[in-house]
Amino acid sequence: MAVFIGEMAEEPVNVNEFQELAKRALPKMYFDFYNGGAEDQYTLKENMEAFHRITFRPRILVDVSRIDMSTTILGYPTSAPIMIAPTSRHKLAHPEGEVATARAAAACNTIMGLSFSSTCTVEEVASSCNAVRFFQIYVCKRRDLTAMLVQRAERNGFKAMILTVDSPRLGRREADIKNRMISPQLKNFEGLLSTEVASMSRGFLLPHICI
Ligand SMILES: Cc1cc2nc3c(=O)[nH]c(=O)nc-3n(C[C@H](O)[C@H](O)[C@H](O)COP(=O)(O)O)c2cc1C
Repeated sequence: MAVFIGEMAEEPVNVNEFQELAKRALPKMYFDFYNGGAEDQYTLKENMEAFHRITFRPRILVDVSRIDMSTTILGYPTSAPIMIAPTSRHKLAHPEGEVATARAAAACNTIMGLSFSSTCTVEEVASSCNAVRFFQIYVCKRRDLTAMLVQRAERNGFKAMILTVDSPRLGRREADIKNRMISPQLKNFEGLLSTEVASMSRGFLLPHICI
């Protein structure tokens, strides 16, 4: 995949390089939104360190001429035990948003997890690709809204729900707070959120109305 930054095309050779490329390509407030954790970010750092502590035990003297990492998740086939986690607001990074992500999932034969706070609707994502799709929800105070969303996802061919239980309140994300205070782009950012809330279709509920 070629990533174009201004005049320059670069081929990342390591997935971590996407972070640096994103930093150069995105407005600061959007990069901070994707990149930042809550408060002093101890949990974020600890999560990253926890991954660094995981190592693979190499198997030796085995036939590696044909490697097959395919498996199933909840009975649905995937080319590797890796799927797209639900993450919010992809349109901050690309005008096609989650539709483009879902197409990438289809191209890689993996499963697309669509966020409750998606910037594309379930219908847009469903009609744009044939990837197996799971939909992420919170349990809202208004149970009828949660039920409506589940039914809507089901109607659009989503095969499973990803229930997020660790966000009864939004974290205190200090970079976002600062960016809102100092950035002239703040208005657009807030505008995007309120559009989402108003449309009742593009990530229309925010976690603070959930339990
Ligand atoms: C920018 C960003 C947005 C996210 N948005 C959501 C979301 O809308 N819903 C959700 O359930 N999880 C969300 N997550 C959490 C991810 O789905 C995932 O659980 C988390 O990033 C841990 O996986 P990782 O270690 O691969 O990053 C988000 C994570 C990030 C970094």
